[in-house]
Amino acid sequence: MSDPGVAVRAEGLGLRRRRGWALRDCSFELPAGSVTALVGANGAGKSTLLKIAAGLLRPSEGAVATRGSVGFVAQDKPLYRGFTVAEMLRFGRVTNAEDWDDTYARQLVGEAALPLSAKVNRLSGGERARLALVLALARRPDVLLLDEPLSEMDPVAREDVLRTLMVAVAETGVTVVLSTHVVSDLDGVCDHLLLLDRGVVQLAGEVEELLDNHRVVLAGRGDLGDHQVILGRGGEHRGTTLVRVTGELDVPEELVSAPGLEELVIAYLRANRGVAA
Ligand SMILES: Nc1ncnc2c1ncn2[C@@H]1O[C@H](COP(=O)(O)OP(=O)(O)OP(=O)(O)O)[C@@H](O)[C@H]1O
Repeated sequence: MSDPGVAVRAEGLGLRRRRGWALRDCSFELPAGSVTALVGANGAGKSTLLKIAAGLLRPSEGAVATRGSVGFVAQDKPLYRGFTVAEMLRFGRVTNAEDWDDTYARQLVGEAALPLSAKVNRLSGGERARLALVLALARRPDVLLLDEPLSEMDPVAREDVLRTLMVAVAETGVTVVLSTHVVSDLDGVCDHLLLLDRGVVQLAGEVEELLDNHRVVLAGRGDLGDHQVILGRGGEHRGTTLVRVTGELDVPEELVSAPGLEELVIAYLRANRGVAA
């Protein structure tokens, strides 16, 4: 990749499955050191995209380029279940001799309160997820791809893991892409958003810019001019409408507010389902 500021670039990326396209015409750029929330309904193509970026699946068309080394934690967190935590660390060190940061690995295991002598198959789902993340982080990758890393964790563990990731981003400039269904967790954590709908990129960019380009308008869809209505909810008089604005919005100020990240994502996901509840 020629631009040093770009860590991941996809161009026309597509993967055809037997039943159709799992990913289609997918193009985006993620800057180095960014944290991207990859969101979309079940089956939208999130895992497919991450696996292609990790080099585990070959695209049918297009390409994705990543800058530097890539770490990937799959949704099913493959670990050797008969190993202890300590043995997994040793395995990580031996198989990643050059990149392995053992001090960091032990620090992260300590922070996660994972007992070194515990067998992997005796750990809870959330603990296994944390161990998988430790092993990925300790390799000090330049790009870290995480497929639903938080899904099995309790709220405190989720917060701790996100803090660990933020520290890693600040200290090493690692670029993180993580898929999730719980967008509220990522508010204030992710600075980029990638929203997939049935294999297609529907929304991509900087979170701040995307929030800036959208408005929630109270009380119906009266006169929204040429602005793009994403989703209207709750009827003409007491409802709200999410619009993508392309300039000045000709609606009284008191009827307009800025959406939050979760509100924005949920509106798009609902609109994709054709549900205006
Ligand atoms: N091994 C496979 N063989 C055939 N089709 C597959 C395979 N894996 C995924 N698909 C299909 O590809 C599409 C995208 O799946 P993918 O797992 O990437 O979605 P996802 O967004 O990660 O979903 P989820 O949120 O449920 O994890 C789906 O239609 C799915 O049925």
